[in-house]
Amino acid sequence: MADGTASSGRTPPRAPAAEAALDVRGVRKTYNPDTAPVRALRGVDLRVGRGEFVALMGPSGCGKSTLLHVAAGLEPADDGSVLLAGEEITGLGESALAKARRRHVGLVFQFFHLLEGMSVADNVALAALTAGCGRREAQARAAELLDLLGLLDKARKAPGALSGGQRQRLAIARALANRPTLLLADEPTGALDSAGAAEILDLFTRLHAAGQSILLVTHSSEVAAGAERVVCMRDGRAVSDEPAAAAV
Ligand SMILES: Nc1ncnc2c1ncn2[C@@H]1O[C@H](COP(=O)(O)OP(=O)(O)OP(=O)(O)O)[C@@H](O)[C@H]1O
Repeated sequence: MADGTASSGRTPPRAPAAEAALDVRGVRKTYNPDTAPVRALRGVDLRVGRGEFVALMGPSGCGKSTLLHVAAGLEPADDGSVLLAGEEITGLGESALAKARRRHVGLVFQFFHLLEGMSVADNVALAALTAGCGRREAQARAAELLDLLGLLDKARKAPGALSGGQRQRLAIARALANRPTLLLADEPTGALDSAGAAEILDLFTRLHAAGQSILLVTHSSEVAAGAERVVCMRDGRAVSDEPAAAAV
């Protein structure tokens, strides 16, 4: 037989599994190593598969935000590796890192970091321009996202005219402007009342259902219950990784 593989009975090589959205391996991070060292991450492994929604929990100071910042390439790791969509970002120079961030990451924080002097639509369009869209494409992307997030009727308003939940939805629209592989959110409901928090949780659930990969830091078990997996950290280490139904 001409096909050596078939005749030898060997199984043909399998197509490689899709790269994880995020693969953190053995990451360590110490702040102020030479003066007053704080060992924020002491060897953390964390994987977020494509389309997965993972919540990161743990007591204050255990290293959740540091891990999120290292995953986003905002803070360098001292040791270990961070892969975004299979691309190693540890050791990249500032401009390559910024490019990788633009390609792969959307960031959402507790306090919304909106541009108050610009309209709601321009806040999103500017993020799309920064991500590399042309002017028209950026405006179209802004309209599409505001529609998806239920803010289209607020497009011409100033962010100051929005409720807390609406302001966070706008921040999420901005974070999605570059169609990120991974949405990273640090306490996105922390500054909201319970109605605003429910609104944002509902939005994350819908984004996840549409295939968005999400890693979200939260102190709220209600929010974490909306994720698929919950990873708990303690003293700079990931100490458990369970389905949300078992963890909260
Ligand atoms: N820029 C920094 N310089 C020095 N120490 C820092 C810095 N950022 C964080 N730390 C310290 O690193 C440790 C981990 O902080 P981190 O903010 O990652 O924890 P966290 O779990 O996100 O806490 P919280 O739930 O309160 O936000 C803490 O001891 C914190 O004080």
